Amino acid sequence: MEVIILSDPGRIAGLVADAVERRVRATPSSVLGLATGSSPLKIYEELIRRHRQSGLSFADAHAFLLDEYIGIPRSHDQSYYSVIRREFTNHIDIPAERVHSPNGESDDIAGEGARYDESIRAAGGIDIQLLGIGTDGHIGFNEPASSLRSRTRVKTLTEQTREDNARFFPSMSDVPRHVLTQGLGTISESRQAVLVATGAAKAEAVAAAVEGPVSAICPASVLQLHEHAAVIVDEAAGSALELADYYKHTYANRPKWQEL
Ligand SMILES: N[C@@H]1[C@@H](O)[C@H](O)[C@@H](COP(=O)(O)O)O[C@@H]1O
Repeated sequence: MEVIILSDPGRIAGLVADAVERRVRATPSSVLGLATGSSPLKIYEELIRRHRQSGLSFADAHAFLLDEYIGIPRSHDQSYYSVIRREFTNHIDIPAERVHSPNGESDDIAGEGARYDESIRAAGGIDIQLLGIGTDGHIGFNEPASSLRSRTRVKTLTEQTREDNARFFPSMSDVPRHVLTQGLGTISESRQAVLVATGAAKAEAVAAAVEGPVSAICPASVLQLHEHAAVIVDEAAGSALELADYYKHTYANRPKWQEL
């Protein structure tokens, strides 16, 4: 796992956008794993800018979202289906039908997870998975105690996550209780995983994920077993990392040829 601490969120976005751009230019039909939440927003802004200004095309790419609420329609402005289109994919040239998300409105919610995993497999698997992290260490919506090999399935949100996400809804009682999320096993199959976090509220979760034991109690810690994972944080989100000086030293001295 590569741990990178950068002072400027703009540089975090630039570094991750470089990795996405390299993949898409090398293999136009790349499969992107997208996350919602505030953490990746600057990355999306940067990719939209590159699409507009330097011809970066997603015309042959595929995209799969990590997760979705159950209990609000796709047309709701806070469904992740709507959010990812509004924040990112409507502003690039990826065909709308190739932007996939778990269907929280499915008549067969229990079967939706397996169908979603199959559609990821059919597209060739996720090449680069972008991730944020919840204050309780969740990735996607895999809350603490999620099985480390779980597949896409229904989860019940913790009250902490509902409170964290209440800012997007009129009141706490409007925040859905159930979600569909890619499992930790599903996420682990991505060829590359990049987790970004900013702000002091994420510091404990980041430290547990990177330096704590691999444990279902901190779902993001499963990335310690990933074959190609990077965790990129700002100073505040990295402030509880014991080996912060080492990560900075490593990054400052990394070989010129080394890319994310
Ligand atoms: N399901 C999403 C996660 O994918 C995201 O990582 C997390 C953190 O969000 P933010 O980046 O806004 O802090 O929020 C939600 O729970």
